[in-house]
Amino acid sequence: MDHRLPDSGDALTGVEMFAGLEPDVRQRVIATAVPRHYRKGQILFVEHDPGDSLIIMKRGAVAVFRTAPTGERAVLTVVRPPDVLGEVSLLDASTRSASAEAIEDSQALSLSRAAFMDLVHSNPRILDAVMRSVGGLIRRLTEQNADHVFLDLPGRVAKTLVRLSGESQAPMITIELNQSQLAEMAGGSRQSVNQAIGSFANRGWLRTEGRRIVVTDVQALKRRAGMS
Ligand SMILES: Nc1ncnc2c1ncn2[C@@H]1O[C@@H]2COP(=O)(O)O[C@H]2[C@H]1O
Repeated sequence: MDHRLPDSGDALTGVEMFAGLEPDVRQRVIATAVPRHYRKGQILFVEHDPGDSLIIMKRGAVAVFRTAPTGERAVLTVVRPPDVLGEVSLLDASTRSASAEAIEDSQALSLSRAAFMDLVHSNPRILDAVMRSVGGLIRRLTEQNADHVFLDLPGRVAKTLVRLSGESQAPMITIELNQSQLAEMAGGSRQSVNQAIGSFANRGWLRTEGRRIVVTDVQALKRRAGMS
């Protein structure tokens, strides 16, 4: 049975992890959390920093990435509201598993580990959502692994663009990402990602506008990524 209450239109609206909480508990979470503002380009934390807080995205976008010894970056995901960030080190009481950088001016609420653990102890129902979130992360990692084995680079670029398009049914979907960020996400060199983008543009599936990509045929990208 789904015990979740409807969202009451507060600062936690849409945040799945807190969806089942009573309004007074939600208010307590909001009062305990610290508002944070991150400028575009600001690093929120780096890999191996102590993982001492859960970050609840309210506005903007944050890229999660790992850095190779050569300095090369691999972007693992881009987190946008109403997603949360930083749950992994909160759960295993360890250090950050990846680094995070604001790629747009962003606002968030930061909930300390101590406050989060208090919340879990007094509202064990929250563990349902925590487990769903961890399950979702494992599922995404499994899919990323399979993509690296089964898809060629243009296929991974197409799949990354489909993922970034979300559920939008609009005929044109604007993605605020430049080609090097896309290369970091698709796991390829900038040059080969540029070639893939060029060939998709020639086929009329997208166009580039400075630092953005406008997807004009998401179905064609889905087919190229083996998703339909
Ligand atoms: N492969 C991944 N895909 C999506 N999100 C990730 C991935 N790895 C780490 N994260 C997120 O990035 C955060 C880095 O800090 P944490 O380890 O505290 O919690 C991590 C997750 O919220």
